[in-house]
Amino acid sequence: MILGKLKYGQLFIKKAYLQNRLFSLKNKRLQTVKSIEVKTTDQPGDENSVHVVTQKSEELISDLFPAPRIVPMVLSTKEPVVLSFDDVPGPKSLKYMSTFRQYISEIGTQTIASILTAGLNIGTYWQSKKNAKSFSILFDKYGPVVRFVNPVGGDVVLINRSDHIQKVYTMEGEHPVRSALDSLEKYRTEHRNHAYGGIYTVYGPEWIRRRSMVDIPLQSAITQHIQGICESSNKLTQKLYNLRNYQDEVQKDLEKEINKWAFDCMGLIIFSKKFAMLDTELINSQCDTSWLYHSLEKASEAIAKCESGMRLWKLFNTPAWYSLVKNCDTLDNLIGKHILEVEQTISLSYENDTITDANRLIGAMLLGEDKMSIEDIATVLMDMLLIGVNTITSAVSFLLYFIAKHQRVQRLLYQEIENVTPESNADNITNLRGTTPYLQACIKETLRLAPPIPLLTRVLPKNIVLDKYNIPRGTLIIMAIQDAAFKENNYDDAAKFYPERWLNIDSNSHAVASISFGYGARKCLGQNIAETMITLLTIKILQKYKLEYHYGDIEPTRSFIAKPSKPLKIRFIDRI
Ligand code: HEM
Repeated sequence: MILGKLKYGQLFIKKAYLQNRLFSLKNKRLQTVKSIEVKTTDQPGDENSVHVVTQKSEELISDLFPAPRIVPMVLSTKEPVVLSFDDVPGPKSLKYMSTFRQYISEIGTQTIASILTAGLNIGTYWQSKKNAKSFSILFDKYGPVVRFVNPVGGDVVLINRSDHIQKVYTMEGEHPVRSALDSLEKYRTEHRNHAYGGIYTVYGPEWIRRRSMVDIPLQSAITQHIQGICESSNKLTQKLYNLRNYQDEVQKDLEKEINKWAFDCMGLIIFSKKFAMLDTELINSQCDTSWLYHSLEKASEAIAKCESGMRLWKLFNTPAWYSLVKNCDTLDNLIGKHILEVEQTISLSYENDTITDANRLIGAMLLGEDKMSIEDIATVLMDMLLIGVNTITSAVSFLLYFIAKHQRVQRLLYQEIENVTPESNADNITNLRGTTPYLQACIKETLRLAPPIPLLTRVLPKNIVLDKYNIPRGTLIIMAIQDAAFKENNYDDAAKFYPERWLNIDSNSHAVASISFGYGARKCLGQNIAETMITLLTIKILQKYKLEYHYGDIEPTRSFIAKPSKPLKIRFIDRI
């Protein structure tokens, strides 16, 4: 009878056990033993060795193994150990709270959801004013995979290792799902009665339809408007000259001026319109452009407030919620007005047989095979404005800060761009980026250390094993890319601003390491636009000024879109 496959070490124990048992039985019931053979065919290192015991007496065996028992399965060292989801470490207090799960429906799901989930789980660590480093406390305490128990819904798992992030992205499926901006979603579905959100928030086949409709026209819009972006960049460069104080610092509103420049450029790309918000005299005016700019600014602030800390707006109308509704309404209406104008221009040009490319992006959505309604187009464009203007402002702010702080980098960068004339590269913007590799590396390094969107998310479409823990499908994974940037496991000299790390490395490892625009099917649609705009502005500013920074370190805030934690008191010193 074959008892089982045993390893060499265990075989000795088994043999010894049998011999011992036989010896004691000799004294007791030896008369019943007719014979027993112990055959072994095993050799050290022979994994397939079989230990055979031949019995001549049924009676003896029943005494040797008095009660039926389960022989534990012996795992080969090659078989991976997978720990259960319950073993994933995380804040204990939240685990205890999950025992109240069963009572929650009776108390009021909304109340508990907001207070426990947002207030305690996320809010404690995710206050918008705190800087990004506060998040790393969790990883320092619990390791690279941290679980937040959500007493009323799906749990949230936080990760910060590059290989884990890559694993999540490679199994994201055909229709990846990210955690939407709840407040904007609520505004659209409940307040505006829209069936779908913009590209950032929509899911499933509708997401593919919208994304494929705008992808190509969006990429060509940047080439179409390169001269206009150069003009806006010149305008900002000149304006900095006038805004400086006696120390050559733009003390107060540098970030705001960058924001206006980003808004003007996005106006060109999205609406083919010269918004000219950088012209100071327009700031307090009542024109549509000014309204659009201010409602975008206020809507961004309101969304950031609603998305962080206690989500009380889910229970009642908070001031942040009122502000979100008011400003998004204005945005929606003004964007709708622009779309109507484009529609009229297009139909007029059809009538007169003078078809122009008045606005290729909006035109593609209005005239494409699968036409979109004006309301749907407005949501798509609103997402682009909200994400595009704010992320680019954040990226430029940190790039200027890092360049001002690292004079060695600035010297090398200046050598590279000193004689570059972006206008002459207007028709071939890829060429301009190709001839400025060090600048591109500086942009990547800035986005690594201060990613404008510091947390990427995916809802798992199937089970996954991370760090030996089994994470079930449906779990929301938060990929803390800002935190990942500071881990030595992910990058050498991780905390150092070192653009050289991006030079001469192969493009495959590049793609995953440089994750600030996301990865995979739902990767950022505006990467090309953002990198081109940032390239043009940086060339213009550095050709005119030497930058310096003489104050304390600036860190990114932890909000939906990161901002500098302090005013950007950068010195813009004339190059003579
Ligand atoms: C430095 C600037 C920017 C950064 C760092 C950035 C970053 C990102 C990130 C991280 C995502 C999510 C990717 C993911 O989940 O895997 C994203 C998505 C998106 N971004 Fe950007 N972005 C920037 C500029 C822009 C601009 C200028 C536009 C508009 C033209 C834009 C439009 C979008 C859209 C529409 C999505 C959603 C894509 C989808 O879900 O299919 N972004 N961006």
